[in-house]
Amino acid sequence: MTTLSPYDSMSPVTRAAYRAKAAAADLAPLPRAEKDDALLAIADALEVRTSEIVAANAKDIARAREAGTSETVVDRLTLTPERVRAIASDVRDVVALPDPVGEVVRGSTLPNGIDLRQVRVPLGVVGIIYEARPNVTVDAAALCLKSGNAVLLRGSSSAFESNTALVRVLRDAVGGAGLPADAVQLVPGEGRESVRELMRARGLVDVLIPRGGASLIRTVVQESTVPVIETGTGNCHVYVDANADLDMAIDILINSKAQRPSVCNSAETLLVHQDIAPEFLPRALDALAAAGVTVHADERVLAYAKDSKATVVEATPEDWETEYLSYDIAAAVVDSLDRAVEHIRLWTSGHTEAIVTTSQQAARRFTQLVDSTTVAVNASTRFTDGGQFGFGAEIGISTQKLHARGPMGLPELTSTKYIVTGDGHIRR
Ligand SMILES: NC(=O)C1=CN([C@@H]2O[C@H](COP(=O)(O)OP(=O)(O)OC[C@H]3O[C@@H](n4cnc5c(N)ncnc54)[C@H](OP(=O)(O)O)[C@@H]3O)[C@@H](O)[C@H]2O)C=CC1
Ligand SMILES: N[C@@H](CCC(=O)OP(=O)(O)O)C(=O)O
Repeated sequence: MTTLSPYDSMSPVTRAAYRAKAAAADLAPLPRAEKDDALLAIADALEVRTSEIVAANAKDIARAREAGTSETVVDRLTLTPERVRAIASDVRDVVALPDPVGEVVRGSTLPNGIDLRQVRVPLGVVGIIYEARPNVTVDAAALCLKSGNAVLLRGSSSAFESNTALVRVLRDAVGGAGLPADAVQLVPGEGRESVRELMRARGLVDVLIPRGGASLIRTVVQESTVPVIETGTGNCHVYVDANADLDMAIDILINSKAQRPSVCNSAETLLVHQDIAPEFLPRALDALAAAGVTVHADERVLAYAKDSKATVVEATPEDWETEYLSYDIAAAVVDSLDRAVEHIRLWTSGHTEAIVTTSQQAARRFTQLVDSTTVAVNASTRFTDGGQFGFGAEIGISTQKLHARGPMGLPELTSTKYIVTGDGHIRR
């Protein structure tokens, strides 16, 4: 008689989720040193096995190019030896961070003598569905391991080869360090059915993080029975106030738009106060032209475009809500700071907005009125990033308000529980 394992009748995704749950239980009580050792082993292995990773990535890139994928998407997908080294370095940054597990968030002795502590605990099994950026595979795994969570990674099908190679390296390193390799798993299957199965794995997967475009987020928010932390698209704005340092405003605009246009924290709309427009816009249009940016201009910006070298097209209403992720920017002149805020509140995806101003009063009003995860004053929108914020990396940038908002690092991958310690106390 053959004995059936309970796993035999399960789908590959459910089986992976069960294994993750078992691994999460093993990880939860681990001391920091054991988790850090595994992370260091990961960083070393990434460096030692760079050529294997880059070779797998080359297959994804070739497939993407064959399919006519845009160069911005190919850029997101690309791994070079230098990028792999940067990813390994991010992992070492995570090692250097404190372990959030066990941190006492709140503690007191109640009048009856009971000792009450609220302590951080891992979430358990974290499922992440994410875009064609293979670095996210490692960032997510590193953050989850350090915070005592098992992770189910469902990367983009266009990064399948890269992710398969990366997860092989990660699992070898984790297993080699004596931790359960199933703490890091690629969700089996290349199709969207695996996403649907993850969304139905309530009780096995503790939280699902969709990290990608609007269609993904909508699908997961509407259909998941597993609790979701929503990340969001980045329709980010740069507002140049009446009192702005023009050189600073140009630098911030160009950095926000053109440093890496394919990422969610790059700027998509420029708003300029009417009082500074005559001085600022001619310079801004030339600078945008030099950076290769096409400007989708409202009629007031168009008036300044005649003598500039800029490529300018007339904006349509869709431009205000478009996340180009390319060398394009929408631009409008506004009558006042309050009109800029109104425009932002109407069209933003709630990710990141920046103001350039020398007025403290304007900066205060802007930061109070704008309702986005991050409001930058005299700084580029590109700073909304877990690495830049000192979180080591990020598992995503939450654009919702519950549990976490903005770049999510280690504490955001924990929940809490109360430890009630008495001395034979009973409630009367
Ligand atoms: N706020 C944040 O933290 C972040 C936001 N973003 C945003 O993500 C977008 C870019 O991501 P993009 O490359 O377009 O990624 P996509 O949204 O196209 O894809 C991301 C992942 O979701 C899957 N997916 C997409 N749509 C669905 C769906 N309807 N049902 C089930 N699964 C789905 C994809 O699978 P498959 O590959 O198989 O199609 C892929 O694994 C930008 O808008 C960017 O701003 C990106 C990263 C971080
Ligand atoms: N972490 C990013 C920003 C967030 C992000 O990952 O966005 P995306 O490139 O759209 O997947 C960065 O600035 O590098």
